[in-house]
Parts: sequence; C-alpha cells; structure tokens
Amino acid sequence: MEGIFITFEGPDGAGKTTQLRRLAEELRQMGHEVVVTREPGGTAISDKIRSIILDPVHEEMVDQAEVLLYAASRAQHVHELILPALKANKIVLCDRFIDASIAYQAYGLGADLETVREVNRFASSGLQATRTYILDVPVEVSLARLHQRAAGTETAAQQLDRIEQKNVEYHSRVRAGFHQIAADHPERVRVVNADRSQDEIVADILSDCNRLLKEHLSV
Ligand SMILES: Nc1ncnc2c1ncn2[C@@H]1O[C@H](COP(=O)(O)OP(=O)(O)OP(=O)(O)O)[C@@H](O)[C@H]1O
Ligand SMILES: Cc1cn([C@H]2C[C@H](O)[C@@H](COP(=O)(O)O)O2)c(=O)[nH]c1=O
Repeated sequence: MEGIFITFEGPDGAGKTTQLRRLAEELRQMGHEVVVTREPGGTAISDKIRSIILDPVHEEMVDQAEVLLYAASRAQHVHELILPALKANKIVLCDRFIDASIAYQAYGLGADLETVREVNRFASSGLQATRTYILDVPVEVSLARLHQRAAGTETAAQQLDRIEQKNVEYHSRVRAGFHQIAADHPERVRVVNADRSQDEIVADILSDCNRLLKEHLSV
C-alpha cells in the first residue's frame, strides 16, 4: 500500500495553512505519519525558485516564465520529497499543488489551459492528489485576512508577495477558476466553506478525511 496525498487549495488568505496544520495535528494524534509541505517550495531548490517567483521586485516576469517556474519548483518537490514520502506509506499534506497553476496561471493570468496542464503533467510525472480541499471564501474576506496578517507583522517575509498584490479582478478570476476545477473533478475535490470559524472548518475536513482513510485502508 502507498501513502495518501492530500492537497489544500483556495484563494490567498483563505486559511489553507491554518487548516492544514490543524489536520496534521489530528492525524498525528491518531498515530499516522504525516509530512507537511507547501508549494512553491518544500525542497532547497524549490524554495529558491519560490523566492524568485514571489519577489515583488520582479514586475517584469512574463506569463510563460511564471508557468514554467512554478512547474520547475514542483518537479523538484514531487521527485525529491513527495513521491519518496508516499512510497514510505506516509500521509503527505501539501499547501497548494497543480490546481493552483490551473487557477492562477490559466484562469487568473489567461495562460493556455491545455499547455498549463501538459507542462504540469510532465513536471509531476502525472502525480495527482487523492483528495483536494478547496477552501472557499469571498475575495473581500480572503484579501481582508491577508492585509490583517501583513499588518500584524514587521518582517518583510510576511508582507504581500507579487501574486497577492494583484488586483481584485485577478483574484476573482482565480476563485472562479477553483470553482471550475471543483466542478471538473467531483471525485477528488471537496469545496469547504471557509467563511466560518476555524473549528467548524476543521471538523468538516476531518470527517471527510476519516472516510477517505477508511476507504484507503480497506483497499
Ligand atoms: N476561519 C478563519 N476565520 C478568520 N481568520 C482566519 C481563519 N482561518 C485563518 N484565519 C486567519 O487568516 C489569515 C490567513 O490564514 P492562513 O495563513 O492560514 O491562510 P492561507 O490561505 O494559507 O494564506 P496564503 O494563501 O497566504 O498562504 C491568518 O492571519 C489566519 O490567522
Ligand atoms: C503553487 C502555486 C502557487 N501560486 C501562487 C499562489 C500564492 O499567491 C503564491 C504562493 O504563496 P502562498 O501564500 O504560500 O500560498 O503563489 C500560483 O500562482 N501558482 C502555483 O502553481
């Protein structure tokens, strides 16, 4: 038996990281071995690419470079970290994956959808998540959370990055993109209303995840 690959998606500031950490804690208490990781990032090379992509100084970055940099970061992450962890029967919880490239680069920026899919199939050697939770909130709510988080810190790393700084129209296209992804993949994707308390959200995710684990163990 191989491990389980669970991804968290949704607009910036929807609460993905918060929920992913809560789920990891619950699963560890149940005795599961859990690997927590994120994209872009998760390995030394992928993190270096992350800093290039997200640096607000890089205003001149062309769409093609953006698509390929995310995919390059992902290729290293999948082969160096995710696949070995899955082979070792671990549960991998990943903050964003290919759906983010579909929502942000294809639906948000307007990059060709099939090209984005194809480049990412190559980058990930066809790896797909077992389950994806899309945390869904109105754009005004997610952007308000982001600004509140940035205001609460003095470190530059917590300021808004190049993608977060884009306008409301862009973020609205990204959210609509996530809705389309959910409609296209009902077997894999669960849309979670994230405009609620953290406890209510994690309860829903945990209940679905428990069902998923039972199915996986019975195979
Ligand atoms: N259910 C919630 N209600 C209100 N605030 C929340 C909720 N969940 C998370 N937050 C707060 O919103 C901010 C963004 O949360 P978090 O970092 O988890 O989001 P994210 O989706 O991972 O963001 P990013 O896309 O930037 O990685 C944080 O300050 C967090 O404490
Ligand atoms: C994986 C991936 C991410 N993005 C965007 C989404 C966010 O704005 C940043 C990542 O930062 P986070 O705050 O750690 O979520 O990058 C993207 O546009 N395309 C992708 O494939």
